Amino acid sequence: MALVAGMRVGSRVLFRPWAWLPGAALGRKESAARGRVGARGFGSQRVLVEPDPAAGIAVMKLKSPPVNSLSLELLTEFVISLEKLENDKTFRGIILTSDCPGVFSAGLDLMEMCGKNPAHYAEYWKAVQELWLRLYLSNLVLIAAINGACPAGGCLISLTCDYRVLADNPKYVIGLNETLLGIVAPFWFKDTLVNTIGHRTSERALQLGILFPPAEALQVGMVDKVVPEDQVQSTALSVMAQWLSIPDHARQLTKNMMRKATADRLVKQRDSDIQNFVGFISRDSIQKSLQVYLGKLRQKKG
Ligand SMILES: CCCCCCCCCC/C=C\CC(=O)SCCNC(=O)CCNC(=O)[C@H](O)C(C)(C)COP(=O)(O)OP(=O)(O)OC[C@H]1O[C@@H](n2cnc3c(N)ncnc32)[C@H](O)[C@@H]1OP(=O)(O)O
Repeated sequence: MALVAGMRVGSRVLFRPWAWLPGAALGRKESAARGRVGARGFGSQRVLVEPDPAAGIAVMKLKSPPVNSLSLELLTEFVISLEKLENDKTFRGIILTSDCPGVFSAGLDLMEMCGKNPAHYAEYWKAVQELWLRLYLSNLVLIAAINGACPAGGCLISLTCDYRVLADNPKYVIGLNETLLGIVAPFWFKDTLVNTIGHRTSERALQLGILFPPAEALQVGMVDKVVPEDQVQSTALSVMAQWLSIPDHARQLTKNMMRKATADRLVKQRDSDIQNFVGFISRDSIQKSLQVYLGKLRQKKG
């Protein structure tokens, strides 16, 4: 059975990774009612969700060891969990964190981008786009509790959140380091960064592929707060309380006003963005660069 299914909304086709799941044929309301999260919690193999319905929040923990690299499976499960929480009116906010010690997320899974065929690259990129669009335009308050290293795609995920708390550990670097791998951050990665830290700082950070340690990340505005490691979760909770003190409708409309134009830029050119990615990643020179980078990562251990 195909993993990817498309749904046409207006002129765009949405990636619906869950479309093959039982119940996918149900209407949105019915499906949401059946899938109500409640207090018991739910999750999947790679995404653990700990709901606190009384507080209206859930803690979502990525748990795809060893480094939460964003495989197609993790992306798919992430979107499903997000949709469940979005569809359940009980929830107003999510704290996004990692269950893998020392790593928030190692970013896109290099194995998904190496030695595969164009159809696979296209499917993978569509899933990356879908996760970004859903996170970036989420109506929920998203707080990233960054309890580990946060390079590239991991950084992108944190940048879609409304607020970032980073644990104060020199190993927990954060940034879009794509150029160090010999690849190029796509325009929507760049836009997300520019919207967070401004144009000039982004220009330097992106060209040099800078991975900022906590104090510098705070200084450039890549994160909003740096706290001792054992206070990341409690800080995220108190920041969440502050954000939830704002009436949802006013906050959501404001968030949408701030972000929609950036998201629309990708929505309008999803297909060409996929083609660009497939063409770029399929180049021999790029494949070679990625293999060299993977080799270095593996050598680091030995
Ligand atoms: C013209 C323009 C057109 C546009 C074209 C678009 C082009 C593509 C854009 C792509 C965009 C985004 C890029 C990414 O997100 S790429 C991923 C970048 N990630 C990184 O650079 C991070 C790499 N990892 C690390 O630095 C470290 O692993 C860590 C996260 C700091 C953790 O360190 P650690 O010591 O705890 O763990 P380590 O021993 O290094 O790793 C354990 C095993 O995991 C493997 N691994 C690590 N990262 C990845 C990854 N991203 N994907 C897959 N596998 C990964 C590592 O190799 C180890 O494996 P093994 O145990 O040796 O087998």
